Amino acid sequence: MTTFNDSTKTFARMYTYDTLQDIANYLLERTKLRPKIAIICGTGLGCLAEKLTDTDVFDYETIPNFPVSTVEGHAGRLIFGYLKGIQVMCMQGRFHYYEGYPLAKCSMPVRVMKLVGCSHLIATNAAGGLNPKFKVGDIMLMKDHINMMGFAGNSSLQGPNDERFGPRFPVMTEAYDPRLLDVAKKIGRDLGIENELHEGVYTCLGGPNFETVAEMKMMRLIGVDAIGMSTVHEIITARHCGLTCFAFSLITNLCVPDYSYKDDANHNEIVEIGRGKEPVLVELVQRLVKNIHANLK
Ligand SMILES: O=P(O)(O)O[C@H]1O[C@H](CO)[C@@H](O)[C@H]1O
Ligand SMILES: Nc1nc2[nH]cnc2c(=O)[nH]1
Repeated sequence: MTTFNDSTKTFARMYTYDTLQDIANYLLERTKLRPKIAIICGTGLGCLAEKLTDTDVFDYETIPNFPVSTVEGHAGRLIFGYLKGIQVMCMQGRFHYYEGYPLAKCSMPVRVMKLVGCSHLIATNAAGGLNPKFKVGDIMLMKDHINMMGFAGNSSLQGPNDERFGPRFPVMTEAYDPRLLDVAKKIGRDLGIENELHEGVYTCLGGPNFETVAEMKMMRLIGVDAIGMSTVHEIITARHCGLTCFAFSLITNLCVPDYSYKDDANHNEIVEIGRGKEPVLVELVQRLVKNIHANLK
């Protein structure tokens, strides 16, 4: 007999296809916008949502069956609006495993995006730079991820599979759209920021603690370039339901695998770094949205 842990069971009962469709309908009945592109704002990156015009704003508390944001730097609002004239929907604040939400609940808004009619997801995050070439304030375009939590048997797709979202065993070899990666690199060159722009591999750890030196050493050995506590399960859920994905990390602190390094990660500084990089991040996302829109079928 199949058994699930309690949180998975609760989730499976709570977020059925019909419940998620109800949430999507609740939103669609209250906004005239029909975006194809969804954006998730990472820690300190809520500035992206502030650029939207003619908005319909939904506080998470007001959306039936939606979780609430509990982390500083995550406003907790779903915003429909126009980014330079193009309709988008934007999560200003995401959900993390360390807040006490199962991964499926953290990723549930991605399925709502799909049911609202989105075909593309842009996910952003704040992350610690492990690759020695990275500096604070650099941007790492996510080329791939290592699903560390998945290695431990924890997945946002755990539990009964509803084929209306996607297959039981989804493929992850092109999780991050190669075309959009190329587009972002070209945007970086056009903006003259190619020296601050990297491609790399991200991993999500459960948090909320930052890493030990030994853990950083291990991550480096297995090919991780940046470490965070989000995004991977969102992308897995998004690919499962057929969204085209693009993601980047803002390097907000360095993960230096050296016991003599004393500049420890600090959440308040992480939030501040995001705010400080607003102009370039907004420009990158705006240009990317324009390109996606121009290529929509
Ligand atoms: O991944 P986002 O939401 O950007 O936030 C990152 O920053 C926070 C730590 O300061 C963690 O929540 C980590 O995941
Ligand atoms: N796990 C982890 N998450 C982060 N988010 C921002 N910086 C970091 C970091 O150094 N480690």
